[in-house]
Amino acid sequence: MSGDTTDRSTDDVLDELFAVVEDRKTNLPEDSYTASLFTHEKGENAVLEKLGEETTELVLAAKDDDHDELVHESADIVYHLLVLLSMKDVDIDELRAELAERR
Ligand SMILES: N=c1c2ncn([C@@H]3O[C@H](COP(=O)(O)OP(=O)(O)OP(=O)(O)O)[C@@H](O)[C@H]3O)c2ncn1[C@@H]1O[C@H](COP(=O)(O)O)[C@@H](O)[C@H]1O
Repeated sequence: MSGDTTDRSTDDVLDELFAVVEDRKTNLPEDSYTASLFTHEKGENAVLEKLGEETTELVLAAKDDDHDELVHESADIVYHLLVLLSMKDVDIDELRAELAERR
């Protein structure tokens, strides 16, 4: 890890990102890519297509054993997944609870 992420847990980062996504959904700033996904003419298909593309890129990165690309594509997927969850009114705590139940 590097930079200012060293003193923040992964959980904090995800919570903060989800809070930003929820804020963009409510306030829809014009210059925000996240907001543009909520208002896209394709509706939820815009984020679903993005998740499909990113997943293909993730698979290719894994097949190529490209460590850095794998991390990059994973982050893209997590971000777009959080947008999808917000779009469908699923709270990140529901995801957390689902994962915790599997332990
Ligand atoms: N985590 C992200 C994030 N990940 C990806 N993206 C955007 O998603 C878009 C598509 O991503 P891609 O990786 O597919 O980019 P691409 O240009 O198609 O290129 P490829 O890598 O696919 O070849 C790009 O415009 C990225 O900037 C993101 N946009 C925003 N965030 C977070 O959302 C917050 C709010 O940002 P705004 O959307 O600007 O309000 C930011 O502070 C970030 O924390």
